[in-house]
Amino acid sequence: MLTVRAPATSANLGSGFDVFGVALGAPADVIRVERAPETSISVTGAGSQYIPEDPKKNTVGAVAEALEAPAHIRIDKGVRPSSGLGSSAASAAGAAVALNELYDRGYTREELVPIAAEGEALVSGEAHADNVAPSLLGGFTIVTDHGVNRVDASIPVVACLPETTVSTRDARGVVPDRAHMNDVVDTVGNAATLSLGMAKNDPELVGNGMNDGIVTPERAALIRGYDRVRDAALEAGATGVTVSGAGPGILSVCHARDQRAVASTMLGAFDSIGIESRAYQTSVGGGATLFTEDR
Ligand SMILES: Nc1ncnc2c1ncn2[C@@H]1O[C@H](COP(=O)(O)OP(=O)(O)O)[C@@H](O)[C@H]1O
Ligand SMILES: N[C@@H](CCOP(=O)(O)O)C(=O)O
Repeated sequence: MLTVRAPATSANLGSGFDVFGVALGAPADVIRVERAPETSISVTGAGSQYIPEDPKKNTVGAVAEALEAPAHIRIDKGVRPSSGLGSSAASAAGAAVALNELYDRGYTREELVPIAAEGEALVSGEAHADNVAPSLLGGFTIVTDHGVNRVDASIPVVACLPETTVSTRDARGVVPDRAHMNDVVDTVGNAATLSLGMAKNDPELVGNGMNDGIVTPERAALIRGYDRVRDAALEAGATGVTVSGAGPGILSVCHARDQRAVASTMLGAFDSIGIESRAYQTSVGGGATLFTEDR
């Protein structure tokens, strides 16, 4: 049996829609695989009651098919589905690493990105790779038609997850078809600033570069309490706040000294409108880890 821990991720970071992503130190899915004549899946853990065990409907089934690697796959969910924290992607990335090893397929982590993205196509309608890339590779990732670039970073973040859900498929439906040139220019400038901030490990530059006036306002409107939570986090010292992935998770970037205050103020803001939430005080972290081998 092989076991892989695959981290949650936060995609977009505001200015990098479908391009930027970061691996989070926590939470994570744990995937265990054993060779089998046909693929079967069992799911336990956070939100497992909402996740299909049918290989044709689960992201790990799509990965097993793409790798021609049938297995019994056990998923222990640390990342709740429909969270905006790359839940479906964490499972797909973990399965890709585990099955690649189990069947000695020999793919590099970079080569596993499009394979794991097949799982995303199954659940969100498009093979966007901005969650699977950081879950596989760790750090800050930039996914374009030219492939994946990455840099290590250890920026402190707070990922605040309300009890509500937003499906990525639905949230892709509100992405505008067109944008004003002014907004495009602002967003390009912000994306460049954010990338530089990641390379320099600078939470001010990263936070300043998260603003986006094109996709984020449409997504934020789907999250009850978004403006209140964002304003509270900024007041508590966050350098930038945005929708995590497709939401409803909200991501704040901050200095380590402000992390505790940012987390408690975000929880308090959701609580003030009667929404329970939980906050992960973590930082940009490493990619999927293969930590047990017993074949
Ligand atoms: N292994 C999996 N882990 C989580 N969700 C999965 C998995 N396989 C299929 N799904 C389905 O994918 C959807 C969640 O994915 P998505 O909306 O992208 O959420 P998230 O933002 O958390 O990734 C749910 O409908 C869920 O049932
Ligand atoms: N770029 C995608 C990212 C979706 O992330 P998720 O964590 O909500 O699955 C999008 O914004 O649609």
